[in-house]
Amino acid sequence: MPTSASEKTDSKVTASAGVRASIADCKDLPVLDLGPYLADAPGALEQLASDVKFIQENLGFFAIVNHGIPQSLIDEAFRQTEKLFEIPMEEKLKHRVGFHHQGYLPPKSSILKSCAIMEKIAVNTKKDTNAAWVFMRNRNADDPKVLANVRHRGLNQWPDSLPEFKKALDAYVTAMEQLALKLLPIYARALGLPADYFESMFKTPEYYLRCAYYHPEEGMEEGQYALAPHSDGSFLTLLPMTPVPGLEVMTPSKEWLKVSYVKGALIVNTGQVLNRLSNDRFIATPHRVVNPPMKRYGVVFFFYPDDDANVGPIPSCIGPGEKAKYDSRSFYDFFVPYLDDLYHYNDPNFMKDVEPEGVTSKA
Ligand SMILES: O=C(O)CCC(=O)C(=O)O
Ligand SMILES: [Fe+2]
Repeated sequence: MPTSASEKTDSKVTASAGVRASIADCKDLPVLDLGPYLADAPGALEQLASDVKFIQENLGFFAIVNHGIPQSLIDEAFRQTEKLFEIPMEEKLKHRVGFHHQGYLPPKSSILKSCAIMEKIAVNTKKDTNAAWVFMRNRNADDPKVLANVRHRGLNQWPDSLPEFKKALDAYVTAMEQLALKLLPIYARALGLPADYFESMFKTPEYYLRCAYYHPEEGMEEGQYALAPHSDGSFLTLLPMTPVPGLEVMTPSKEWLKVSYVKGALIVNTGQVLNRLSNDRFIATPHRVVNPPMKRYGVVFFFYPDDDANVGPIPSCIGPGEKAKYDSRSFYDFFVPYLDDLYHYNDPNFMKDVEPEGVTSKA
């Protein structure tokens, strides 16, 4: 992997014609081939960096192929996720999220209601229909953050009756983390930084795995979604494609692009961490999941920096005459309020209204 800090930071390579055409059309996500880069081919890093820069400044979403994650690992993660939601509700509710956002989230038990991006998108007013089971980076019982009961840094809750689940998903997140680390030089170069710029921020990176189940809901109401419009909080998100439609991405002209399936591809998108670091140069694109025509599953990997990494704008990303649009703060101090802005299950008034439906629902 070429990560030399001495590499020139003022790349003259321009975005490829295919990427430009795809962004101009906005009918499908641009598809980037990672093969040459992962094989260390000369020039591959600079070309990808130019393509990613162009995409991130416009659409903020793309697909990657030849990414090196074995399809068997992805298939198994989907298979186990399907089984996860077949577990009886009684057992799932024993593992419900609470103080830590680590565990089961019943359907209609919350609503992704992001005040931060509300003005940019249609306001959602109804409870999201998806169910999810969420995991943070695995920690041991003697981890100082576990011992100190640091919020969202507790022990993951694993389904007791599905022992193969942990094994499969551990292998999956390990592979995803390795791939995400390999993508960092591309983002650094895309921002005109030395290729190794992000290394010091990702020594023990955090991640968040969201295993999701979107059931086809019969009584869908106006303003209701399987997953309401939101932008991710991540540095970047990796999402294996599923043939079942539902994901829609907001285009620069504020239309919803329906993502079509590319076999074996992973979707990559920017979240708010990279949006902050780049002082808004790289957009954290709103997206949503609409009611699917059949059962739909997601195994979503959100990649974050170290808890203590500064997620304020990088000085060289603040253009001449511009101001920093975000404050300097640690990733952790960004993350906790980000989740509280999105999830409202700790709000007793909100839960009073949704509890009966959430508990009796079929998911
Ligand atoms: O399931 C999907 O296709 C998208 C999921 C998503 O946007 C998320 O989990 O943040
Ligand atoms: Fe998302």
